[in-house]
Amino acid sequence: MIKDLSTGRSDALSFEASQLDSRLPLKVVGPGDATLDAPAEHADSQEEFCRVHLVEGTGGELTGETEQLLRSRLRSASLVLASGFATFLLWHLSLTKLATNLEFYTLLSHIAVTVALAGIGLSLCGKCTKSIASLRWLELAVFGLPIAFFVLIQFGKTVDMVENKDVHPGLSAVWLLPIFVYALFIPNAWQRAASVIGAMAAFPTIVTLGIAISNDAVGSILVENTSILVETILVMSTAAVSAVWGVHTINSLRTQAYQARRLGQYKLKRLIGAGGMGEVYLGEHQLMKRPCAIKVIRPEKAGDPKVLARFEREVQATAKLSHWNSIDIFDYGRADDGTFYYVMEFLPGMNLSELVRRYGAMPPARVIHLIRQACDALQEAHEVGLIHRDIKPANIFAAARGGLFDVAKILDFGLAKPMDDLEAANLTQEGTITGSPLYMSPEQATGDREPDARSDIYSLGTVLYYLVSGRPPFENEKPLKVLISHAHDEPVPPSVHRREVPDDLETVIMRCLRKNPDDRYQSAAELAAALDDCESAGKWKFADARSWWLEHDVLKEPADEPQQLVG
Ligand SMILES: Nc1ncnc2c1ncn2[C@@H]1O[C@H](COP(=O)(O)OP(=O)(O)OP(=O)(O)O)[C@@H](O)[C@H]1O
Repeated sequence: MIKDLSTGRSDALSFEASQLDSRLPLKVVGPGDATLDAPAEHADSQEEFCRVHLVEGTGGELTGETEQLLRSRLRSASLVLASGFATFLLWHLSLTKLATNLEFYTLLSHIAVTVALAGIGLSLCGKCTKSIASLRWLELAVFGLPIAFFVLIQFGKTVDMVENKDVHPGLSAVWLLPIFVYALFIPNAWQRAASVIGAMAAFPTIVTLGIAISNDAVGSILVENTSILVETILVMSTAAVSAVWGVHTINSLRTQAYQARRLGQYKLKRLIGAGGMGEVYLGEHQLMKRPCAIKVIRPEKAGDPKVLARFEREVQATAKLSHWNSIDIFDYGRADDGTFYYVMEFLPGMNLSELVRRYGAMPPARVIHLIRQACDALQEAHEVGLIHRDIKPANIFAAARGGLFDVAKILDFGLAKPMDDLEAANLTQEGTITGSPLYMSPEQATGDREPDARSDIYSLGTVLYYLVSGRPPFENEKPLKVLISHAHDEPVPPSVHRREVPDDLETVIMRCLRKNPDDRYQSAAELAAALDDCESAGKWKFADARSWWLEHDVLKEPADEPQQLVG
């Protein structure tokens, strides 16, 4: 029994109807299945990317990416400090009279530090790679040189003070500069930052005390003005604590972003698309550097056991198949935060729904070329006891594989069930429908009998119809009406929509679309043989496919540029 629940009159069955008029695949959901959204044209924005929380528990170590980050940050820090020093140098030049040796040496040191910082910054160019040890030495130089210079300045000021019988000049604000530049620019664990920043913060006090101990005049001035020392200690401690807190905050954010781009051994590069159940990312195995597609269950759905059950079924069903025209599954896993994912071969190319939407109906020879391959993959699935139950244009991919183009790959065995499970399956309860109405067999639509391999043959017939004519056999704004048409109406022959459809191919399609499964081809192999007998068979060769793809220049190749960590 089917109820029209698109009007909200029952919760047993609901439809995603928003895209029906545009001939996109529709989805039906029921209590035994996941809620299937209409395929979203997902923005491949980083925002969307980072929305997914994937936790592996790595991060923070000095990996190649952290080396890259440290290098670029060190470069920025040294250039920022060099610019600051250069500006002060100009000011220094306009003020200094070079009356004393100390002033002369101070000026020379100022020039030397400025040049050294600029040199280090420029040497850390974008493409060069450096060992972590050498980067840490450069880090010491970038922050050590300014500090050494400030010690010199403080020494000069103290000498001035003694000569002029003045009070101690107090804390110079320049000491704060390396502390905050370090905190903002250098990626670090907070503990390491605390020791480096702590040392930097202690310097003014240590230097002042050192001079006071070695020089009685300074010592006695300090004894009379202890508030100067207390003030220095307070200001520098406050600055150090704030800077370390900042490092900790920045580090946590960076780690989160880092983890959001990793899943087990895989690096997530970009979002390819999203379906009802999950998102598919282009990824790469960290060690093998092999591109792959990673399907991740949507975090908001991860808690629903039915969705997980379907996800797991999809992996297990697909992993049983070894045919060249079925998608290869490499891995299946669960991250620490409960995110489920499976890893499959990455397919450069386009699914058939996208192909027709973009380029219109296909020439019959190409249709036969693609669906003939899909038949082979389905035959294997049927032989191991699996029926797909969601054959539709979006689930057949025209891929570039092994140097060939238009290699058909069947995806998304999410609804596949072993044939002998069907009786018991929750999915076959009254009022429950799974699949996409536009491509659904009459027996799936009505639930009158259990779908078998011939149900996939019907759906493959609807895909053939869509490919040759650019539209599915039945269209209506109401999914329920589409289902009723599948159950009861005779489809209009595709040649009515597109005259170029040859008679023999049309006959094959119309036989796939018979209401009674006994009247259809009885197996995918039988359908393949019927397609082979069509006059257009064999006329679209891999060479034609190659020319088509090269001419249209739309192959989605994996981006091989390394993704940086945040910042
Ligand atoms: N192995 C793959 N390589 C390249 N693209 C892929 C791969 N697998 C899926 N895609 C693409 O990723 C997008 C999302 O795929 P997904 O299977 O989640 O969606 P769907 O089939 O539209 O949804 P549903 O799971 O609800 O049927 C689609 O555009 C699909 O063509």
